[in-house]
Amino acid sequence: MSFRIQPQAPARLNRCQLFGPGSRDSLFAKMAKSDADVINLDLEDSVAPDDKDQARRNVVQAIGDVDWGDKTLSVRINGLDTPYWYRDVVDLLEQAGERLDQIMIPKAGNASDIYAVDALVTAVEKARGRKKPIRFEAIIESAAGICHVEEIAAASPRMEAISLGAADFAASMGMATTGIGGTQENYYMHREGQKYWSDPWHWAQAKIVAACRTHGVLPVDGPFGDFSDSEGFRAQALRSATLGMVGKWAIHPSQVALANEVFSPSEAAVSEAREILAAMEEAKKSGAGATVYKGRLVDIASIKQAEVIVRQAELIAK
Ligand SMILES: CC(=O)SCCNC(=O)CCNC(=O)[C@H](O)C(C)(C)COP(=O)(O)OP(=O)(O)OC[C@H]1O[C@@H](n2cnc3c(N)ncnc32)[C@H](O)[C@@H]1OP(=O)(O)O
Ligand SMILES: O=CC(=O)O
Ligand SMILES: [Mg+2]
Repeated sequence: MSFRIQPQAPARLNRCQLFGPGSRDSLFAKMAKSDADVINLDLEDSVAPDDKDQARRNVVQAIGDVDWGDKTLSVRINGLDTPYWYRDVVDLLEQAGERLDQIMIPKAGNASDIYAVDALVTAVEKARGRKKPIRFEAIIESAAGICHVEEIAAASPRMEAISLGAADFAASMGMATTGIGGTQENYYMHREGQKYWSDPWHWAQAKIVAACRTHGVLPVDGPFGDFSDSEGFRAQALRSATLGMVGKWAIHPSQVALANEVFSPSEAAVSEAREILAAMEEAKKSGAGATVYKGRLVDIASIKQAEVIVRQAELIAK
C-alpha cells in the first residue's frame, strides 16, 4: 500500500456531457436548457472544415450571450495535428468571457500535447489578466493516447476529466467496426451453440479509470452513436458506472435523461450505503473492524465503497 493518499477528483457533477456542433448555433439555447451537467460546444469533428471560422465565432459569442446556468461550460478545440487549434485557444481566451470553464483537448497522445495547450493558455491568460484559470479535459481516442493515459492524467494541474472517444479510438486501433460504442456483433465468445457478447471497450475504460483515479481526474465514458437505441445506451452506461466512470456523453438530447439516471445512485443504493456506514460505526464502538450486514461481510474497505455512493448523492442534493 502506497503511503501517498489517492487524490479526490473534483467535486462536481459530470453525469452527462451534452455535445453540439459549434456551427449549429440554433442548438445552443436548447443545450443550455437541458439537464446535462456539462455542455461541450464542439469546434472539432462535428464541424466541417469550411465552417471552422464561423463555428469559432458562434461559440465565442454564445459563451457570453447564452445563460448557461450552473453548468460546466466546455469547448472542444481542434486537434493538435490541425491548423485550427491555436486559433481556437487564442480566440476563446482573448474574446470569450470568463463564463468559459473548460477546454477539451481531443486526440491527446501524450503529456506533451497537454503541455503545449497549457503553455498557450497560460500565456494568453496572463496577457489578458483572466481571473478564472481554464480547466482541461482530454479525450483518449488513439492507440498513443491509451498507451500514455497515465502521463496525460498527470500532465497539468488544469486536468479535471478524461473521456474515452470510441469512434476515433476504434479507427486508430484498426478495430473492425464502424459502430460508436456499445456491443459489437463480432465480439463474442461461443459455447455450446450460444453466442455471449463481450465488451471491446472494457479494457480501455478500465485503464482510463485507473489513470484518472491515480491522479484525481474524473473518468468519463464518451459517445454512444446509435441514439435510437436507448437500451444499448443504458447497458453501456451501466457498465461504465460499474467500472468507476462518473458520466457519459450525450450526442443527442434523448440521451441526457438516460445518463443522468444511470450516474445518479438510486435511493435504494444510497440507503444501503448509509446503513453500511451505520453498521460500521456500531462495529467500531465494540472495537471490531468487520461485521455482518444483511448476511454479508462488511469491513473498513466497505466504508470507502459506501462513501463513494453517499458523496455522489450529496453532490446531487446540493
Ligand atoms: C464522435 C464524436 O466526436 S461525438 C461528439 C461530436 N458530435 C456532435 O456534437 C453531434 C451532436 N449531435 C448533433 O449534431 C445532432 O443531435 C444530430 C446531427 C445527431 C441529430 O440532429 P437532428 O437531426 O436535428 O436531431 P433531431 O431531429 O432528432 O432533434 C430533435 C430535437 O432536438 C434538438 N437537438 C438535436 N441535437 C441536439 C443537441 N446536440 N443538443 C440540443 N438539442 C438538440 C433538435 O434541434 C430538435 O429540436 P426541436 O424538437 O425543437 O426541433
Ligand atoms: O470524439 C469522440 C470519438 O468517439 O471519437
Ligand atoms: Mg473523436
